[in-house]
Amino acid sequence: MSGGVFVAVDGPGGAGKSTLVRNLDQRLTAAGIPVLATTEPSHSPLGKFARHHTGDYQGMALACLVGADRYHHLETEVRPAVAAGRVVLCDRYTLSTVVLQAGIDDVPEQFVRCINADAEPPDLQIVLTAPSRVLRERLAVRGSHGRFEDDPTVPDREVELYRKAAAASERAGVPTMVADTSQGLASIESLLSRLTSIIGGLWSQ
Ligand SMILES: Nc1ncnc2c1ncn2[C@@H]1O[C@H](COP(=O)(O)OP(=O)(O)OP(=O)(O)O)[C@@H](O)[C@H]1O
Ligand SMILES: Cc1cn([C@H]2C[C@H](O)[C@@H](COP(=O)(O)O)O2)c(=O)[nH]c1=O
Repeated sequence: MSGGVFVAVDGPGGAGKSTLVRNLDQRLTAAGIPVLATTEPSHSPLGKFARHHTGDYQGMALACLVGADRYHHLETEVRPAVAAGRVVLCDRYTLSTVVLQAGIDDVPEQFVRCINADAEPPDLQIVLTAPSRVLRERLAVRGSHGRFEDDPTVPDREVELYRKAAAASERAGVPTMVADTSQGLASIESLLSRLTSIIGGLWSQ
């Protein structure tokens, strides 16, 4: 059996995380690699609650909600799938917490880091980005997924916060790849090919 791989996909709202995860799942599965495509907040009742109440719960309360869901998700889905040799593709992970809870909601970073201290880093962290104008246009077409995407000032701040958070976690030793998705859906073809090859290589090690 080949080794499991934990891949997190992060980035601002509308950067294309879900689109990338869906396409990567198809590519890797077609290559014969077993995949669990998942998301945070998770599909558990707690995860659904957190996802649908970002307007009602903010700051430390939301940080605790997404943190509790994360540990449940790791214990019940992510770690068992990695242990079974699957590639786990997770749409949002700890970088989203650093950016949204600490960066946007002003939760003290030490509190965020403490809550997430036992959430293991991914084997590969993919951070998607695009100019904030492009993000706003996409969200206007697709529709908002909650409080953070209702605020038109958030994309500018998110782009910068994800850039800094990605650089910091790379310095901390988390293998990180930043990719710009602003050139349209056709342009993610080359990204998909590169990622299929990189993740396939990690899986077969
Ligand atoms: N590379 C791309 N080029 C152009 N449009 C894209 C690209 N990727 C995604 N889109 C479109 O942008 C919108 C947002 O994409 P998607 O839902 O995948 O983003 P997301 O990062 O998962 O957003 P959220 O954080 O809000 O869940 C969708 O309408 C999607 O079709
Ligand atoms: C993982 C995580 C998520 N959130 C928030 C951000 C969004 O409002 C939803 C996720 O929905 P999307 O379709 O992926 O945009 O949950 C958060 O605040 N903190 C987190 O760590």
